[in-house]
Amino acid sequence: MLLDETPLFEPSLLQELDWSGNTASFSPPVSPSSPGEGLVLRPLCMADFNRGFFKVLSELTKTGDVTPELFTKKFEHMKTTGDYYVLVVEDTHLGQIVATATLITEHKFIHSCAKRGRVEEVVVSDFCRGKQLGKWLVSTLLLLGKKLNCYKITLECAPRNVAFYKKFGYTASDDSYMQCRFFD
Ligand SMILES: CC(=O)SCCNC(=O)CCNC(=O)[C@H](O)C(C)(C)COP(=O)(O)OP(=O)(O)OC[C@H]1O[C@@H](n2cnc3c(N)ncnc32)[C@H](O)[C@@H]1OP(=O)(O)O
Repeated sequence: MLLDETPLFEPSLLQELDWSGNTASFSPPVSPSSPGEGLVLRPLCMADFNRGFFKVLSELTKTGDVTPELFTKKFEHMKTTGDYYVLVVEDTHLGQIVATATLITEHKFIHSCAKRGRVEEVVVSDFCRGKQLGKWLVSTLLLLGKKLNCYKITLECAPRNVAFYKKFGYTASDDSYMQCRFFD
């Protein structure tokens, strides 16, 4: 099975982000032009299946047993819809994915047929935490959501992560988060 370097979405979208709109501060400094030795932030590509993408995801939740065939099918579906922006940080020295975060755009009739953004699956490999990578990913998704004309971006997180997301201007709402769970 060919797991190639085709990106999930157009990489130029990331290069064109307006970082003057970024509100989070980075210490030590992290920026797209100076992300840290050997680190690259880019769209997910199929070959990341063999670079430990699922290992990183498994630090967040159960990933299940995903074969290359299943992954490819899902990747192609996501690419076709054009609404999935899965970012990865690759440590090019290790040839491994060390962090990931996703923005999904949801289409609405309300708000003049607007789009809403959802941030999902933000996770940094245990050994890379505390190096500003989480902040870099979440800031990038916020700017990307703005660029894609989302009228708002939402996320759900555990209480222990609320302080992390407040750094970017996310506020907790009084709305109840409800779900019907069909399986884990
Ligand atoms: C929508 C969702 O996906 S929610 C799921 C979130 N993911 C998880 O819970 C998976 C396990 N956790 C992780 O992967 C990471 O700890 C993350 C993604 C929460 C943070 O990533 P990191 O790369 O470690 O954080 P980073 O180094 O960018 O830290 C940024 C700042 O937030 C702070 N911070 C990090 N984690 C937390 C937290 N859980 N709560 C409060 N502050 C935090 C850091 O101290 C740092 O502070 P600074 O602004 O003074 O520098």
